[in-house]
Amino acid sequence: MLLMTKVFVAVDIGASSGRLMLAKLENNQLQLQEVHRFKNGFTYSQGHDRWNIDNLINEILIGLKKIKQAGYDQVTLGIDTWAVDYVLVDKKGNRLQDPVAYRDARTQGSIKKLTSQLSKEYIYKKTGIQFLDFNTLYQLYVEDKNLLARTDKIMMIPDYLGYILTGKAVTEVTNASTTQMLSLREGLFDDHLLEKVNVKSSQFPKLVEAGTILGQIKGSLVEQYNLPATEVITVATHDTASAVVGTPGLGQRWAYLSSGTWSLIGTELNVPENGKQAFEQNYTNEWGAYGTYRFLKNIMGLWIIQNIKHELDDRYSFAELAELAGQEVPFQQLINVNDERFQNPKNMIKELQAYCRETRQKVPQTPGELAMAVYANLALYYANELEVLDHILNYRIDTLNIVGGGSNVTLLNQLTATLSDVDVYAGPSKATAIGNIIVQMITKGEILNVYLGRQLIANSFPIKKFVPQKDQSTQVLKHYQRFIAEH
Ligand SMILES: Nc1ncnc2c1ncn2[C@@H]1O[C@H](COP(=O)(O)OP(=O)(O)OP(=O)(O)O)[C@@H](O)[C@H]1O
Ligand SMILES: C[C@H](O)[C@H](O)[C@@H](O)C(=O)CO
Ligand SMILES: [Mg+2]
Repeated sequence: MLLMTKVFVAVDIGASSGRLMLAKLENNQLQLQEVHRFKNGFTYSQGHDRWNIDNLINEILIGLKKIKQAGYDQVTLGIDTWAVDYVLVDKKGNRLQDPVAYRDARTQGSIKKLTSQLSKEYIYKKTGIQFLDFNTLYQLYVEDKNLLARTDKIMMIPDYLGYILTGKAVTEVTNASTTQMLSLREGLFDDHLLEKVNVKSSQFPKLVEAGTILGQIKGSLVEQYNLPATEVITVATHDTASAVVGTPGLGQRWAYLSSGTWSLIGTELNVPENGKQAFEQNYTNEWGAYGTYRFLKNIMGLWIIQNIKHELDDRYSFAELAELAGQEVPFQQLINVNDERFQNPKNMIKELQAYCRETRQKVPQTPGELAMAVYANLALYYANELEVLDHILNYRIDTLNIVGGGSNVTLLNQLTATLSDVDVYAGPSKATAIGNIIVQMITKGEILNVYLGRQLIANSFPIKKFVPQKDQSTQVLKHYQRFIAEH
């Protein structure tokens, strides 16, 4: 009897785009195929920036239908998305509103308000999670109280999508940790924090680890949309958690940089690091798959490039912008790319130019100058954070694995290697989807563990190495560190 090759489907939805990837294990290599891709983004409606969750559900169904049409009758599937955002569901299982996007202005100033009642030190000791004003904790703090009163369940975005497909509701821990309400010690939502935001722990579906089998897609959906028989597995549903699983982990003391809309730079720990230095540097201990912790820092990332591209009426592809940047001289201006003013400005190009004027620096004008300004300062920020990481962990990181769409930017990879003085391994760009697949394969017994999964990744996908170039950039880094300390 012909052994059926198991087919795995990753639904990976980031802030800027989503995709359904189909994977098979053949000749000890992971074969990956992008079956369906779609744009994602938020729009302003009913007083807030919101995600179009019905559109995401529809795109998933379209992608699954394509898989069935390609002849696959039986698959497993995992869903990962961005963090912190949630859907409010009433007792009948109906959505109370389209989810508010984390970049919405509603949480501005919320950290200050909430931490006047509960100290930052208390919250960080409890949760080990970075202070970002859009964390779920602050979103619930400012949430419509009438809506919360009608809420039976609060579901994180990927859990909600799994619920729509299967009718089963869970709260997967890697994403639950980004709420800044999960207690490191108890491994449960902290009642003291929930009380501050008028929420009860019973309003969250049960907590489950990555790799839990959720259930079959509802027969009614399979029939109505002509879908393959699909078993849904709750993977590491925070996309960054999946990206970390999908990182090849090359190098002795390696760190990762998940480079997409956000740049998430950090390392994988087996115990959380929520001490004084980590608190002062606002590092986070997001939960990872299989009992690990993602000790990392959020950096504004390629969100800035995405906005520049859009504001240039999408006349240039990302690759063309990177090429134009490569024709410019780096470090013409120093920019603290993590400045909150770049989180959701009305016009990113104008915001960048205003910043350079205010700091009396050369103002980037052309697409190449703008892109180089962003890439060069992202690389400087990464290099600075690697030094911070060395200091907190008290050991020297020797290798950086850059994954995600940003790993396609050769200029950025090379600048990062040189400024950080570490070897950079770039790729795979689809690490998030790959990590999603790896957890499914472990759950289904196709591979034993993440360590072997990472070996499979290293053997299956092109990974480029960048070594530090000896030049004068180390002085630039020192100058940059002084600059961002003052700005
Ligand atoms: N060929 C390329 N050349 C230059 N930049 C690229 C290229 N491909 C992707 N990128 C960069 O990668 C970014 C998208 O990365 P990625 O696909 O990992 O993000 P995403 O999954 O869509 O969103 P999120 O980061 O929220 O998960 C783009 O914004 C772009 O800046
Ligand atoms: C808001 C989160 O920090 C953000 O989603 C980031 O963690 C992420 O998931 C990037 O894709
Ligand atoms: Mg992504």
